[in-house]
Amino acid sequence: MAGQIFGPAAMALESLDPSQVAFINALPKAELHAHLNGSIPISELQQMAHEYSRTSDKGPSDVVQNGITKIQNGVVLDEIYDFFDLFPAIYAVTSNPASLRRATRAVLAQFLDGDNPQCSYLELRSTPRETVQMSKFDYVQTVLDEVERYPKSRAALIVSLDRRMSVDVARECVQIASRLKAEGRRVVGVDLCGDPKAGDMSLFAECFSQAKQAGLGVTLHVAETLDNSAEETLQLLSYSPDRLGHATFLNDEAKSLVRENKSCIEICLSSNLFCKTVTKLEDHHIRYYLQHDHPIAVCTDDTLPFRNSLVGEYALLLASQPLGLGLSEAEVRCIAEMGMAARFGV
Ligand SMILES: CNc1ncnc2c1ncn2[C@@H]1O[C@H](COP(=O)(O)O)[C@@H](O)[C@H]1O
Repeated sequence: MAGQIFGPAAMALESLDPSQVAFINALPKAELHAHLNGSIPISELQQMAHEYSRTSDKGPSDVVQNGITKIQNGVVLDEIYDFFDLFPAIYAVTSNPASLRRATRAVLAQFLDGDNPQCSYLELRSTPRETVQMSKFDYVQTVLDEVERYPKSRAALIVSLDRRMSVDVARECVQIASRLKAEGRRVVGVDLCGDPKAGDMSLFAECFSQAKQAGLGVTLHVAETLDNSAEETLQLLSYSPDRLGHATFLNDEAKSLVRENKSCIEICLSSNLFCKTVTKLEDHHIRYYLQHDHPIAVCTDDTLPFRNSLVGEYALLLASQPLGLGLSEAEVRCIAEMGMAARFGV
């Protein structure tokens, strides 16, 4: 179901022979790090933008048109901070329950539908957003209604907290996640994401402890850039996260803590290359975790701007160097199993 892919993942996939592609397709794989609004298929987003321009009282919006054109032409980032400028255009077209439902349905289909689905299980994450037409609670319910069209063994939701949120808003998001979980809805965890430079992460401590008390899994984007201080990283690790997003720039102290706690690292190879937080595949921190037999989960992050797919990310593991990491099929199978073992939802 995934559309055409480009970039390093596409090159790695093209280099594989048909039996290797069949091997990846047949592996049970979990996608544990996919941001909803960063994973909308481009064809769906274009149609939604077209309808938005047609029906919006303000007429065609330059922000939307320019943003979608930029994504369509292939995003080139000078640095990770440019990445966050892509979202105002996407958010403009997913700002009411109907368009959010449509986007969510397309994202779920992209990962889970078809004869050769990208993954067996998807833990989709999204940040509750309040707009003129919906409250944060409506937002989460709308996404959940779509997630729950699939069986429990296939799809679940993680509620993201954005580093740019005030503590009050972050607390409200955790309350929404906890309440829905208590009502038996399929919210399985909370995430911390957003601009890596934003916010004071010492203020979020209570949010993660409340989430844990409610029985939710906790995953945190941590040390995604060199600008994330060692103090901040240690602070985030002190919240005892179950999983970590990226964990690209950990110092020795943080690495030994992470290894002690056995927190699974969500690895997003294409994303790190596009955002230039990793220069080349052979320098990627995945190697460190593989050498130390540490749990990892290979994930896509944002298939819309990065134009990748989960099968493409697995191709980066299997393809010979320099296009891939040159791992054996047994090693790739073991990575897929680690991803399945790190699911919050089962
Ligand atoms: C590249 N690595 C990343 N690092 C940090 N945050 C990221 C991210 N990729 C995506 N997001 C976060 O996810 C939001 C979009 O999905 P939702 O609106 O939540 O569905 C972005 O606004 C950003 O806050």
